[in-house]
Amino acid sequence: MNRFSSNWIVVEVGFCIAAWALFRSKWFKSFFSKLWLPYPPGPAAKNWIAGNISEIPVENQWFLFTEWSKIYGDLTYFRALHQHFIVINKLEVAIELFEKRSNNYSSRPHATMVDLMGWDFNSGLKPYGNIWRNQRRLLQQYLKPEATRSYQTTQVQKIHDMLLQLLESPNDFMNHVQHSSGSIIMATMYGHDVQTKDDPYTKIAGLALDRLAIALFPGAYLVNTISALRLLPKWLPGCAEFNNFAVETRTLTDKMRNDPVEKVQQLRGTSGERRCIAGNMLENCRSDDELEDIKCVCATMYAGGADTTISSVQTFFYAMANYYDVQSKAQEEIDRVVGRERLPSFEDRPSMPYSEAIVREILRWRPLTPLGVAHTSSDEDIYEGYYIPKGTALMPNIWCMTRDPAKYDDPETFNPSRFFNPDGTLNDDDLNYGFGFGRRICPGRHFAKATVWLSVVSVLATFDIRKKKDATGKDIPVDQAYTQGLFSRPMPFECAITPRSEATTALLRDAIAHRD
Ligand code: HEM
Repeated sequence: MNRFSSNWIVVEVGFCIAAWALFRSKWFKSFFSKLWLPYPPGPAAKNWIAGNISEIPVENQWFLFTEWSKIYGDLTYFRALHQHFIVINKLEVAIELFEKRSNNYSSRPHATMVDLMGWDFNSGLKPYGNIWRNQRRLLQQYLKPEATRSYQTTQVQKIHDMLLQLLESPNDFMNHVQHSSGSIIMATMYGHDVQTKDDPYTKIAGLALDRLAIALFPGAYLVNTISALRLLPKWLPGCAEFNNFAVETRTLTDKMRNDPVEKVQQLRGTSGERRCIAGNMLENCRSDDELEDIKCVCATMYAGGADTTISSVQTFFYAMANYYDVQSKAQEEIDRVVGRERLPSFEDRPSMPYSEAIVREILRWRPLTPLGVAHTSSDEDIYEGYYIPKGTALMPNIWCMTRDPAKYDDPETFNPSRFFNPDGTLNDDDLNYGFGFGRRICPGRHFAKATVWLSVVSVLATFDIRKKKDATGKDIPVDQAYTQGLFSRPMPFECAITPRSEATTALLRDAIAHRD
């Protein structure tokens, strides 16, 4: 072999190694994937710049996405301007991406209005990273199953208060439920006793939450899509409106975060001090940074817990007014396990599978977040031969999953019996996916389920829920509308709520009179 050919061999080998390295490199895979792999199936973009914007309705998007799932399958891709969206229609796919590949799918889409309004304190809206991780750790510490047991006394008391209010003004049940669930979370978080609808803390938090829902509504503010708009002078047409809205909201979010914790600090060591999560956190607080984290985490828990359980308990009233057979079956279980000599307590829960199944069915039948809360991909990815770009917003179509014909026969009927095995035990479908997925799964789920369960059994132990009757004695149908947006909540509706017996009413009054 001469020198010339041996040089060539070196060059060829070097070339092959370089080509192999290039082929294996992230850059090449990314370049190749972008060039050759398709996005998941979805409707063709109507407009080259706007993408599919014109096809996405502002209301009930989950209905359209569920229809699309019949055409496009488990994943549906669409685009709005430069933002890629993927709707996940199948539970197994959501588990694969959000849980098995959670390193990549645990971030949140960024909305500029969230920062401008001061809502960026909320751990639930933070991108995946160390700040979120630290706050999440704190959240979980206080919301894990063992910890939630210590909040049971508050749950029992506030739910008994609700029963008393139902007794006094049954027609106002929507407000009583709202008051009860809101005051459970306020008392648990800050030891604060909510007395009236005009309570300053709940009022401010309610206003701040309403404004968040408005600002996050798709298409509500262009600055969420084109972030650079926030840099334009405020006097320019269109800029004043979103800037003013943001500044006014920031006053509310600052108060929501600071005021209740400052009150807990003031009351420490006085006779007004109450046991609460904020108080426990403050005991271990060593610096201003930690204090700031505590304020953020407490307000995040309040924001996450205030409106959510309310909606599920209101759905329960709606379901009971339509399904008397379910109601009687649950009351039979209550009478058998609890009897008529006392009110239900958390100790009864393991012996009451039917009421547990009612809670699951509430979460399935009318999911609170029909499109979950979107996660974003931190990096590009390939799934089943489809290309998923970095920064894609992925929405779990919980509405579609709760109507999967392979799992749920006759899905529009409220039927808790679907959660039982043939041998009479509860099946494995605990509807946890109604609380989201992976590292972002709702940390308040144990607390929320406990509140909903106790509300269900306490109300059914003491009251019958029926349709109202018209002047001719005929049932007035209860056909319920739900709100739009991230949270789908029942709109006000009517039903007749009457005490089951004088004995249960007396039990209730007695329980309230003799509480510790
Ligand atoms: C029936 C009641 C509730 C339902 C259906 C519900 C549902 C959800 C869902 C779907 C998510 C998004 C999960 C994801 O991104 O995959 C979530 C997140 C969250 N929930 Fe809940 N939730 C409820 C009650 C509560 C309660 C009572 C609390 C607090 C005490 C709470 C605190 C939170 C927080 C802090 C997050 C953000 C988690 C994060 O991004 O790391 N939730 N919830």
